[in-house]
Amino acid sequence: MSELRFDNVTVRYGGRRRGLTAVDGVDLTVGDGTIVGLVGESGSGKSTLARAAVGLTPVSGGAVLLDGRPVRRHGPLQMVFQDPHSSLDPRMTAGASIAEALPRGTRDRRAEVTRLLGLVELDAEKAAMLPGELSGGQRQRVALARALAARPEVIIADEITSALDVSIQGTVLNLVRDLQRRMRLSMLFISHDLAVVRYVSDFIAVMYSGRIVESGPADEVLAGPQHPYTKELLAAAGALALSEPDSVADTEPADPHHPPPGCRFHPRCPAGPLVLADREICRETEPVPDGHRHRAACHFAAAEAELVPAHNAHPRRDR
Ligand SMILES: Nc1ncnc2c1ncn2[C@@H]1O[C@H](COP(=O)(O)OP(=O)(O)OP(=O)(O)O)[C@@H](O)[C@H]1O
Repeated sequence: MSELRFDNVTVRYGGRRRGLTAVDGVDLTVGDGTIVGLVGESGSGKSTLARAAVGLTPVSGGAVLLDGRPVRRHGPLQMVFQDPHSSLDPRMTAGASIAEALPRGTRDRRAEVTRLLGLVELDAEKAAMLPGELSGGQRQRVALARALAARPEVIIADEITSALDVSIQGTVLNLVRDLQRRMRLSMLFISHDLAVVRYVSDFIAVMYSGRIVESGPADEVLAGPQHPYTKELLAAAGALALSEPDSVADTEPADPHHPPPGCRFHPRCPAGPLVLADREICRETEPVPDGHRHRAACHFAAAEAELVPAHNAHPRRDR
């Protein structure tokens, strides 16, 4: 079973002077036939990390490794995007798009396309249709089938339900979960919405301002978030509602050109200016992730964990 590993990955855009660091020293492992959910608000660096994994964006530091080796463009690692237009040619039928991604030497390509359509719960007739003739949910299913055609072991799914109606999101998420289990895929599942991430993930990583600020087994992160940013995301996510983007609080995300000193989250930390007066360390020293399986980059992670309001401790949905 393949394993995708981000090893201290840094991605910078632009020159040294004017540039910004979109991803800053990220360590993350996706493997073991599990779903790792990566959550964080817009601009936190999630897409940059995904694009770096498949070689669409060069890494400036560290490495992305698939089974210990640099990632090749095609084959065992596949990516599905928010906008199926990025993966589907509008002039190609669904069937042709899927067939194009089949490994060379595949026999009976037509039957294989039908099988793949079946896997994503679309009937064989859809093969003859153009992306524009399909609904958003159907297009995203075709994009998934196309990714599966290459027989991947790891899939990166970047905001694949974000453009869909809330009513459709659930069915696509169920499909993702189902496919991942049946095919023993490992998946990096990216969304700005913790309600969506929580629905499918075995493991959750929370990204803020280019860094993973909290990570751990989904149950543990959801029931006992240790980073105040994770708590904000949880509060915004609501119960099981698959919500529209809820921007977190009303404060601005960290300016990626000038991240604040110390903890990048400190200007927004709900511990607030009063408490922060005693928390000089937050303004001066960047916290490093602490913990074994469940870790958080907060100087007060242990104290924060005690402050979990009871209503945040949702059990996950049974699978
Ligand atoms: N090609 C680029 N050139 C310069 N800056 C970029 C580029 N792509 C992204 N950025 C910047 O890098 C930071 C991280 O962006 P990224 O798209 O990775 O975040 P994200 O969490 O995926 O957000 P979104 O969901 O909005 O895409 C942002 O500040 C963004 O403006």
